[in-house]
Amino acid sequence: MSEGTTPEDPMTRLLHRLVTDAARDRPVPAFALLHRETDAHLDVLVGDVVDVDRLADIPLDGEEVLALVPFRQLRERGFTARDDGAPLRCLVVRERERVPVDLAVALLPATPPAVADLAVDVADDAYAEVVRRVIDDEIGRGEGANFVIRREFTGSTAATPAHAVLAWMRELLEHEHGAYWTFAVHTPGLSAVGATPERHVSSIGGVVAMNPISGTFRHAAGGASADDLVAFLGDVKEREELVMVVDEELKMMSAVCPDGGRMRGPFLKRMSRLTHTEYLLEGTTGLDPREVLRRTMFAPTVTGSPMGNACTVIARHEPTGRGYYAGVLARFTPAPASPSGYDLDAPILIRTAYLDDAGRVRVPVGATLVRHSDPAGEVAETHAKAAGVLGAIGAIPRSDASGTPIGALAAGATDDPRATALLADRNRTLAAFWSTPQRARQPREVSALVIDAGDDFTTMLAHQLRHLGLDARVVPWHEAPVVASDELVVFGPGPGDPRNSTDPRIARLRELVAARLEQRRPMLAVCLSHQLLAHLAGLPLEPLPAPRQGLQLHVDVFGEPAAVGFYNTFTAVAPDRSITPELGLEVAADPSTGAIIALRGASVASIQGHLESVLSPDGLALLERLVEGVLAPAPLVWSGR
Ligand SMILES: C=C(O[C@@H]1C=C(C(=O)O)C=C[C@H]1O)C(=O)O
Ligand SMILES: NC(=O)CC[C@H](N)C(=O)O
Repeated sequence: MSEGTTPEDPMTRLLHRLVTDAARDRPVPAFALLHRETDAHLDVLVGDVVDVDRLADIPLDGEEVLALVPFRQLRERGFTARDDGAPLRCLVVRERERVPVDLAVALLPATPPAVADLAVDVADDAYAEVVRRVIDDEIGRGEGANFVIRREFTGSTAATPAHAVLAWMRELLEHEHGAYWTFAVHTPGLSAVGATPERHVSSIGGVVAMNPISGTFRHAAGGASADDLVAFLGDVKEREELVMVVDEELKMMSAVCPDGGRMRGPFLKRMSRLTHTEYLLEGTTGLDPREVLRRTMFAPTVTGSPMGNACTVIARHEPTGRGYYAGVLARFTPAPASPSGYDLDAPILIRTAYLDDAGRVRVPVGATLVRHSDPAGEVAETHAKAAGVLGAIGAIPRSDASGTPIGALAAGATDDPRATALLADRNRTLAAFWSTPQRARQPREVSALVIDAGDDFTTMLAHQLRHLGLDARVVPWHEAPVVASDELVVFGPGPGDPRNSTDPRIARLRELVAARLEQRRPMLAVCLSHQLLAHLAGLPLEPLPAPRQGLQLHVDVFGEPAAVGFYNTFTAVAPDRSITPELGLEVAADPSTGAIIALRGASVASIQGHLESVLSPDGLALLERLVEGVLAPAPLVWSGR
């Protein structure tokens, strides 16, 4: 125990009591210790535990609340998750204390209980096999662009949970860097300690922020140099991975912020054994913070994209429920000026060890799998990500025989001019729309119905349509009317094989597209819907030689060159055609492969790429052109040329 404090010290009374009671095996109340990046203090919270069913039930009655939100909670959004029974647990705070970090470190138990019997549920070679399967059977079949599959390190300890998490918290405070939150939580039967790099979402005074982090640079055991960092920053896979999760989180921002989201970055997030790349997204909302959380469950960086289908893919490839992994810790603090009188700060539950009353320890971890993932590389990445917390709980060594910390990044590497130039260069090819304020233009009294086919890119499309002055709303495919009165119907993208008409979603979407064509009223079809339109127009559909999931291409759209983001595995093809066999639509195709980029006719347009994506710098202008084309009273674009 520290020399500088006494039990009577008013500044540390609460923490002192927790530490002493835990050490003497006396009953310890439910508590949380939270340290936020850049804060010189740490918060000690003690309170009552209440388990609730739904996010909306989190009791915001004037007290501060810290909620542990399990992964299965995303069933509230209608998505798939194994029901492992992990409760949505709230700590309603009754007592609190702010302790300077150095004082807290001095007070916390100095000898961490070691974890024994380190094992892993999915062995390295089995995980490598999962990586291959996800690339072939999921990305290769159009199920999505990226997926995070978890494995779990396990171990055991003889220490009581309260004492263990206090001691491990000290280790993390002393030895892990760059964490967004370092925390310990202790409740009956469920304790956790971790150092998570990533904010899922915060809503402070109505300003919503998300922090997509993806791209992982593993520092070599003997240390990493600036050259190594530069090589990592030049890696295409790592770069694409980050952009994909930015797209997915912009979908969420567009769903909760009427002004969309603006991105800042990219930045580097340097931790003890690895460095990540990240962006920050910001927008404003009037929503209750519980609703902000509900609409953003959960980050694509720990699930995949499109997010809803990623949850189905996770359930297919993970043997057990996720517990709290990829869920969040959600801290609701009273704030009279904020929506519903509360602010929210919610870091993602990763890089965390869970401990139960039987002394079982679990450290779940995952990696983002994309089309050119290397199985061995992803296995190594899971080890590197788990290493920070495994080192803190004494399950693996933190330093080598000479006492040198394992895997340190050379001082100054992150300021290397080559590294900063590579980072700055990344935005050059991205859409400026998403990094500037997105004020709406003059309203035009044109209503647009956007049909969601299982990919929330529709929220970004709707946001861009509103920006263009249209009155846009999004409905899910199963609620969309066959005859819509709206001036414009936009059929959205979605996962799956467009040829699979036994899938009720795909069959229904095809029906809706056909019905709108029949009415000869303005429509725009995007990606999956574009493929269905192309098929109705008599063109064959086939898998691309290699999936183009999360890729920018320079294409020619009816004579205008454009850089556009693509997220497709399949394509319609039109060898040597300029007009479709049915419907007589004009074709824009890749001249070398015949892969269709876009189609248009009177009141109809479609596009294989995602104009709304951050990967589409020319997206908004092209969207405007296509929309003007289909809304034009006389066939402006297609006059039988
Ligand atoms: C999935 C995890 O981490 C996430 C995945 C990352 C990646 O794949 O590069 C980086 C940071 C986190 O968003 C984990 O730690 O378990
Ligand atoms: N984003 C999409 O709509 C993708 C369409 C289809 N699932 C494909 O992979 O080709």
